[in-house]
Amino acid sequence: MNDTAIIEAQGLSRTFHLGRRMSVAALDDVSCVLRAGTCLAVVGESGSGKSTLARVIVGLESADAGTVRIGDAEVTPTTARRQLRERAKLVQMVFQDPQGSLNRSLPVSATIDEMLRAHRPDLDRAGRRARVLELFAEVGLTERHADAKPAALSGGQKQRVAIARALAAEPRVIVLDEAVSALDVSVQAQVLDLLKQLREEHGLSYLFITHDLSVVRDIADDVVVMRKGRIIERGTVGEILDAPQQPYTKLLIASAPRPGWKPQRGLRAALLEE
Ligand SMILES: Nc1ncnc2c1ncn2[C@@H]1O[C@H](COP(=O)(O)OP(=O)(O)OP(=O)(O)O)[C@@H](O)[C@H]1O
Repeated sequence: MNDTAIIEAQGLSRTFHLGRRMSVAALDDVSCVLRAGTCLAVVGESGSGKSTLARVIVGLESADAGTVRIGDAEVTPTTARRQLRERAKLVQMVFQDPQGSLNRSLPVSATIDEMLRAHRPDLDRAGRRARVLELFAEVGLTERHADAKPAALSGGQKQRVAIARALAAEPRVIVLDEAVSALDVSVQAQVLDLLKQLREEHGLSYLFITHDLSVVRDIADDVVVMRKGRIIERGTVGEILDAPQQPYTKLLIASAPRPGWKPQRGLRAALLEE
């Protein structure tokens, strides 16, 4: 772990206009830093702007104002193939639903093969097959899984394929957008363990987007808390989870599911509407 920034977002703003009178400030002057080799969790309720931040950072969405740097490069939205390929080597994204990158009529290995075709022109067909199997082994899957169609795999296994696909580009950063949110708690823990192991082995950095604070302690080093497009609190994972300053952060922590947890509906609604 070190203090060099691998991602630096400065003053990002993004407003969506929904007709003539309605607009939503999804990002309002947001700045944050992901330190190389660490995991920065971005937490907040649904609609607080987390995904928009992730999308702007990887260049899938444009900002109205502000800048993003990944490594030495400034990120701007692009559709140019060469630039997209270069960016893919810097940053990959894993989404909540792995289905999006899988073709239901092809073995799941096809999605990795496609990545390798783009990023490893040095490999021939046999070389790509060997690399596919290596990547499957890295995420705890076997040749049998590689040759299966998506429908034959569980949610956790499909998410492992999505992680292997991201690794195939050999990126420096992976943005995980609610990547474990749809998984059962025990599967969630296994995928988090895998992510931690891969981070060590590959020197990766993670931007970890989640509405669920119960998973944050396990993986994050730093946390930013978003509310209505703004960062309202930031700190180390210990500072945020053990000594939160803002009522909203306290509420998010109180609402995180854990054994014996009871939802505090009245309080929650009151604070969120504030
Ligand atoms: N393409 C879009 N067009 C219009 N409004 C959008 C668009 N994308 C996001 N928004 C709005 O911007 C706000 C922030 O959305 P965003 O998806 O970034 O939040 P989030 O915290 O990731 O929530 P969720 O987890 O539900 O996706 C929301 O009010 C959302 O409706």
